[in-house]
Amino acid sequence: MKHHDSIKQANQKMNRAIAQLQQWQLPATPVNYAVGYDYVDGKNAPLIAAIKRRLSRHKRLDAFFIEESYRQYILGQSKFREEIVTDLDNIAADLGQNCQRSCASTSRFIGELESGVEAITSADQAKSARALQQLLKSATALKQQQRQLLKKLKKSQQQTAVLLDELEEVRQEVYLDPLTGLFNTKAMAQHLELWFKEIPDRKIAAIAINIDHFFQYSDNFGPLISDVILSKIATKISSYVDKSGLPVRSGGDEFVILLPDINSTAAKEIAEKIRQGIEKLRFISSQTGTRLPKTTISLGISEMTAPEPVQQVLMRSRKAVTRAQKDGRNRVATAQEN
Ligand SMILES: Nc1nc2c(ncn2[C@@H]2O[C@H](COP(=O)(O)OP(=O)(O)OP(=O)(O)O)[C@@H](O)[C@H]2O)c(=O)[nH]1
Repeated sequence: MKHHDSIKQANQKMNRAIAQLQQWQLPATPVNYAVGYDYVDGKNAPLIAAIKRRLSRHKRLDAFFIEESYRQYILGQSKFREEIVTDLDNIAADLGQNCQRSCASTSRFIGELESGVEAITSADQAKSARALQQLLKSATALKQQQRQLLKKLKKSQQQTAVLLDELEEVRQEVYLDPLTGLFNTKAMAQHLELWFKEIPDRKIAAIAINIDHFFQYSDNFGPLISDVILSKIATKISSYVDKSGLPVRSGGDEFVILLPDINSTAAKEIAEKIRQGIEKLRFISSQTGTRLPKTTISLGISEMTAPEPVQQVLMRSRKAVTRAQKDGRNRVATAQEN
């Protein structure tokens, strides 16, 4: 969001943004500060609504939420993405123009050929020589035009290859969680829509996962170590998902695995394997060489039989996880049927 404040106004907002961050118990990192500033500025309505929604649920504004909000509500459409689209537009326009030119010269040549044949076959030798000369000239011009088109095509091919690489970067920026490399909820929504479009009456199992007492890591070992642990747990979780499934980071210390065409009994078995795998993980601090506390996770199984909004899926999944937590954590629970 662009700001057009005087220095005095900007200073006042800066102080309010810092006070706001303190109230939210967040350090004044550049990303946190940008979100805090936009919040106190009061003009970024979607960002303010998202923050209020979270606070009304008595949830802490954690690193994951702030980063997601920053990307979604402040960065928005990145300039990079706009540039790629403009570049693609230019390539397409350029190719279009060249094709049009080439078509025009081909039809001109065909016209000349038709009228030329008559002149060439006439008894008048001078007339047929002139016609031949003219045809030769046109053929040379056409050849040149085609050569130019080929050159342009080659250049466009190279430019398209570069753009495809850049598009891949944008795809990662849009659909992957930067810390863990897992998919984000945007990708989750996209996959659910696609899967149900492919086979409308299929079943999709969801395994929701929450790290038990993760705040202990963030509070005791700081953001660097806890980020490493979070991303190692994410990698371990995704190692249990084959190509047909989708591992998603759906919140700070929260993940969802979507498994198409898997029933809840099979999903429960997979969840149990993940639980055991995480329980076996051991973390040692590379700074001090000390062993960090054991990590466990609580898991909840639910099932989808029709397309539904991601937030609804997440809410049901979280309820199943809450059951596992209430039953003592480090276990798998199944969502209750309504
Ligand atoms: N390092 C790091 N910590 C994060 C990130 N996102 C969220 N957290 C932390 O994860 C913790 C989640 O806390 P809670 O939601 O209370 O969950 P919990 O501590 O696992 O407690 P239970 O879910 O009840 O077991 C908070 O301390 C957050 O600061 C992140 O991206 N990096």
